Amino acid sequence: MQAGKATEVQAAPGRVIVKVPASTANLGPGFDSLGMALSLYSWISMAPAEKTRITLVGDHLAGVSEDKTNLVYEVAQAVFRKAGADLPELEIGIRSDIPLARGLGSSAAAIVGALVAANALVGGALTEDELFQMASELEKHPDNVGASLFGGIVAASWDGDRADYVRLEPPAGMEVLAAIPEFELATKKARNVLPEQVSIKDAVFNVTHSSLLTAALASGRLDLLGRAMRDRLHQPYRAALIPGMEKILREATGHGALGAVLSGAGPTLLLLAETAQIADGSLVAFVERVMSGEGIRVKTRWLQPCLHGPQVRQVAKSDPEFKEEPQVYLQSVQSEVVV
Ligand SMILES: Nc1ncnc2c1ncn2[C@@H]1O[C@H](COP(=O)(O)OP(=O)(O)OP(=O)(O)O)[C@@H](O)[C@H]1O
Ligand SMILES: N[C@@H](CCO)C(=O)O
Repeated sequence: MQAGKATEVQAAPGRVIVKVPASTANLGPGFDSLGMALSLYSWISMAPAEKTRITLVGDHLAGVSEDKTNLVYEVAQAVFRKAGADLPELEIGIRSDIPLARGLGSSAAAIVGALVAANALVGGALTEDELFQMASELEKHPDNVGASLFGGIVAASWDGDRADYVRLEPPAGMEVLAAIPEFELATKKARNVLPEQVSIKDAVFNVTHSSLLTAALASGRLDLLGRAMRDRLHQPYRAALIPGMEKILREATGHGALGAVLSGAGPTLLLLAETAQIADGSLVAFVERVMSGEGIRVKTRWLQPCLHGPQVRQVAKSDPEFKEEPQVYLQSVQSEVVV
């Protein structure tokens, strides 16, 4: 169907609620390529309306716009254009447990959630591949959107025209300690500190380590993560923006981590560990000690790889459970964060 063709697709009356996982990008050397979905979520509820209304629920959406410039609204309209549907007015509710601009893929989750919700409203007119192409084009990095869309671990590429991916099942027993600094770091700022060119030596270092890491993750070789997660393309340059990062990445394995990386564009740091480390407590104590020594307040959260992509619930208008207010759905959803 061509973009711009009017109202061939009818919206199903009722509301769609989509739960979408956060993501971590890069996993160290896989810059703009490797991503993993995490057990931290955003929820988007969407329904056709007479007049657009955007409701934000929770503490993590400060500053997000509540008019038609909202990312979720804009992405939904892109889906309708491509599907040949005409739904200019929407009732949108957004709740997010994913802090903004911390390297946990909040914008990718918003994009993926909006794509999937809007597509469900028009009866699944677009294929999963079309949604992935649109998501990669919008976010520009397929690692975050791929992980949020497919769950698990993705190895992805985007050449500016087409995105491709392979999904991997995360190794069993791998836990993720997220150390989330209180300050925000916009992806744009964290990309601006990267050099225009790198040496062939550093490029080879990353290609070899990224390949090793992908194979290690695919085959459950957790023993290799510490060495395979090293990176020379982005982390050394971004370290100046995140006090304490260099020491934590260098010393984490000495405190029981399998490996440690900057999450996406930062400032969150991720320490991968085996399940026994959760009860041990020394990894959390190490991270908190280093960050407080730098005067940085940090929240630590144990998360798991999330094995699934978006989960969609549709409530028809005729359903006795149907409610006009989106908050009703978003306030009752259960957070699955393991603190
Ligand atoms: N639910 C949402 N609704 C609308 N806009 C959102 C939503 N979530 C995120 N955004 C937009 O995305 C911006 C954050 O994007 P940015 O790429 O800087 O960080 P991130 O996606 O959290 O981290 P990273 O890409 O490094 O993992 C927010 O400041 C906001 O403008
Ligand atoms: N791969 C991207 C993720 C941020 O969206 C980066 O590190 O800049």
